[in-house]
Amino acid sequence: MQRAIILILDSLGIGAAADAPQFGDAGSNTLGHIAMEAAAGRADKGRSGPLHLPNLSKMGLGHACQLSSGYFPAGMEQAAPLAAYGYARELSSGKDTPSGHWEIAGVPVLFDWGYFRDKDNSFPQALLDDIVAQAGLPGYLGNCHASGTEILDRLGEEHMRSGKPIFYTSADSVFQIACHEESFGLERLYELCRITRATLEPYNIGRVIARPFLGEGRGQFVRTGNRKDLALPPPAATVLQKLADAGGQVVSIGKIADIYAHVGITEQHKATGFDQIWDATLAAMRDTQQRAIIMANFVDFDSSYGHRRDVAGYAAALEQFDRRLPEVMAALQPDDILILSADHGCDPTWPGSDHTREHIPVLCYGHGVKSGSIGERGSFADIGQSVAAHLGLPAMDYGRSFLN
Ligand SMILES: O=P(O)(O)O[C@H]1O[C@H](CO)[C@@H](O)[C@H]1O
Ligand SMILES: [Mn+2]
Ligand SMILES: [Mn+2]
Repeated sequence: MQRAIILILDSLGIGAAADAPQFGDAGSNTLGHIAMEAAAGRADKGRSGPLHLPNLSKMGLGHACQLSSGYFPAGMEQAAPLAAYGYARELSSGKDTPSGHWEIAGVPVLFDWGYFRDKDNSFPQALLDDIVAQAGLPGYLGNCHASGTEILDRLGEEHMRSGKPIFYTSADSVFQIACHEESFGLERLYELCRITRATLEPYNIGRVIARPFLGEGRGQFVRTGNRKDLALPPPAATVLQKLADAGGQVVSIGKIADIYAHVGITEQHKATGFDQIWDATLAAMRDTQQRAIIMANFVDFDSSYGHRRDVAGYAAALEQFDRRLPEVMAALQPDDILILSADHGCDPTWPGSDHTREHIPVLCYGHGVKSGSIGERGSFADIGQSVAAHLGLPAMDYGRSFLN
């Protein structure tokens, strides 16, 4: 009974990709720069000192970063890796979450997404008018590029007074809508997102994201765990879909189901925050006793720390992740493989608040997996191809397996 357990550390890039200059990201390195800041004593809030990741180090994370960027992350342990380790380049045109995840599952995004590139007045007037009319809104706020937390401080109170939703976007192919869960209503926000998703049909936008929040006023607003991503479906069958079609089990933990537009998912476990995601992953490993993919996304690395440019927060979150990793390793059965990876970078030392175009780590551990370097992988799809091979599925169209 083969199983693949895939843990995505959302945004943990390990060095700028060759095409990073086209994205304004030459020199970015999410892990490398966090380690550098920590080793220099500049990430001491809520934690202190060099980045302490003994378990991820044993998986080869530091070595993978060195292969990718040419330098070993400062201050990290130099343990001999027990896993197969390397890094992968992205074929997909974008540095966004769905592109990264779909490519990991064997389906790179080779077309260009639509983007709202203007920093202000970002959305076309006809589109805005259409959404306002269909949803019966008193208007809208925002209509710009923004960091999702800063815009709440700027417009949250006006939103509560006026009942106008906050529309914003980023360098990603997204239309994001922030509304207060109580004054506007959560279900009303979801309905507005469904209307927006349908209205965006001609624009080829990857995701509409509901960004509900709570709080009384400026400085007190907090986003809740009720975020919902309405993604387009992947353009071809992913390895998840292939396994589901073959009668296997595909278990989504956290955001995974939304990212794949619920296509190829046979079971979904909602989980918010690191501990819930770990608990749900371990429960799924206990309960799933057939050919399966169990896939979890640890979104907080990205949404709570990467986009917020919070180096110490990101470092603390990595250390927290590292502390629970042995639980999953201990729960592995002889035919299981464990894959640790990421979907893009989000270097918290980088200007702005967007993702960074980086290589991702590819770490694969299991009783039957040979440890050592698997070098540079030409596509994130090497993960999907390897998972297909491990599960005895027909070969995917993209990617080269790193399992022999
Ligand atoms: O700043 P927040 O709202 O976290 O938004 C970020 O999250 C979105 C989805 O990953 C990105 O497009 C970026 O805008
Ligand atoms: Mn992501
Ligand atoms: Mn993000």
